[in-house]
Amino acid sequence: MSRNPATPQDNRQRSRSSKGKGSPIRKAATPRPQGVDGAYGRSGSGLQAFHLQHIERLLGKVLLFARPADAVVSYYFRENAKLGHRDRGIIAEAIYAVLRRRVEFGQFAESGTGAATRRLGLLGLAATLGRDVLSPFLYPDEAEWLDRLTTIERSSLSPRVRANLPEWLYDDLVARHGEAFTTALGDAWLRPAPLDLRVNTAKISREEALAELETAGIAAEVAPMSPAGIRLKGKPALNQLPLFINGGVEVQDEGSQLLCHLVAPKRGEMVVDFCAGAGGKTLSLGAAMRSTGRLYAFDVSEKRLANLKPRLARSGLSNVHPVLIDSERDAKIKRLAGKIDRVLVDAPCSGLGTLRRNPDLKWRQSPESVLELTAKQSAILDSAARLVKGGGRVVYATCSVLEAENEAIIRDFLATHENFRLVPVAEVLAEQKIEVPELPAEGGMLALYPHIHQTDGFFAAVLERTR
Ligand SMILES: C[S@@+](CC[C@H](N)C(=O)[O-])C[C@H]1O[C@@H](n2cnc3c(N)ncnc32)[C@H](O)[C@@H]1O
Repeated sequence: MSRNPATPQDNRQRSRSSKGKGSPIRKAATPRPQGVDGAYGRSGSGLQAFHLQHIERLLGKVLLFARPADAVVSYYFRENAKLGHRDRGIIAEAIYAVLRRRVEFGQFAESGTGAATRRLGLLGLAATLGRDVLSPFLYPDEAEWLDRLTTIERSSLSPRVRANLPEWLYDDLVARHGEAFTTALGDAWLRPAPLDLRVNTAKISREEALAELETAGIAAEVAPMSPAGIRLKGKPALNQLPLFINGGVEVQDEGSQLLCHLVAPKRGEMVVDFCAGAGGKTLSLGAAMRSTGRLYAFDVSEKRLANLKPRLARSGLSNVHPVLIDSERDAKIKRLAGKIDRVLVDAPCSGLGTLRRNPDLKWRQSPESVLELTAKQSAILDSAARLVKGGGRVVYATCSVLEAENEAIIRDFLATHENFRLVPVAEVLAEQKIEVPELPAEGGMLALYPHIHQTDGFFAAVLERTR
């Protein structure tokens, strides 16, 4: 078989006759609205042969799934420091397209010739930049293969292939929610997440923040559910923006903001953020407390707590006390037993609610890894529950969509803790005049999904100590 890249002329002629409607491979080279993979169409795409080489090489590393894809990509770009901003964009978008649509692309790549990473890379580029811009870089057999794929109707693929989910996860979701829900969720996970901000209302009102964004030329609107939320229309860089530098806004998904509203801490209270990490939710809780009382930010990761420091400085909060713990059984925790008004357990979890941002997680998690996590989640919730005083509340939350990490943990907890009751989330949200569509009726727990709420997938339950 000939392995000479086609001339642009050859491929221009072939592509004119190829079909593409409804195909997963984008045919058109004309600019398009923001698409499935978050890229914008580029008439002058800037694609060059070296991009393809980097994509092949980087895919070889990312697809080992030994480390999180974002860490592998960042490391690769540090090692290849000559790659410019635009080069990195082209490469990273193609890699992420492959991660998002690995089942679909894996099926397509079974046909075709050459290295699997090249075939996958070409499919990633075809999805992000369009089939036509690839023409100058293709061997004739590759051009034929891609053109054949453009004739495949997406609707002819099996539902699981279309959802691009591993079998165990697809089956789990279908068993609980049915095929239509799972298909819609799978589709939503192929799309980029919007960029949400939380206004630090201790410093500035939402209206003032929106006005500042408008002055800076950043298109934004009020977020649909969260009282302090703003949804940006694109993905502008924020780190040079005075509004951001001065702590007027923080980046926080609207779903994550809602979890903090379930904690609803009051001025002067004693509050613990048990798994504070880099403080996404700590900052939100501290602002809700108007920088009064005491807010302990626990975590087992020194590095994550260190990342909280600059964010704390920007926020202007003075009530936050970061505490490094060695485990959920640390003696520092025992000293606070029975003294705390509110505890947030933002538990370490599979992260399967965040597949819009971290598509590699669907390939890095497994039933076995989830089982390990559930044991940890129960242990942390148990320990956190000892902290609250009578009438105090624990909010258990995850960014997972799996029953095993969510409802099952709460059911087990309530079965073994008779001195706790489940407070319906609808009640807590109504007190704050927050409307969340399609709250699950049974059990009063919160479940957010990207295809319904345009947030990441989140779960939360409010547990109150009765005695
Ligand atoms: C979902 S992340 C927290 C994200 C953070 N709350 C935010 O909003 O940015 C879970 C965190 O739990 C921490 N963690 C893991 N095991 C823990 C334990 N036994 N006790 C406390 N924190 C733990 C992890 O280091 C990680 O930072």
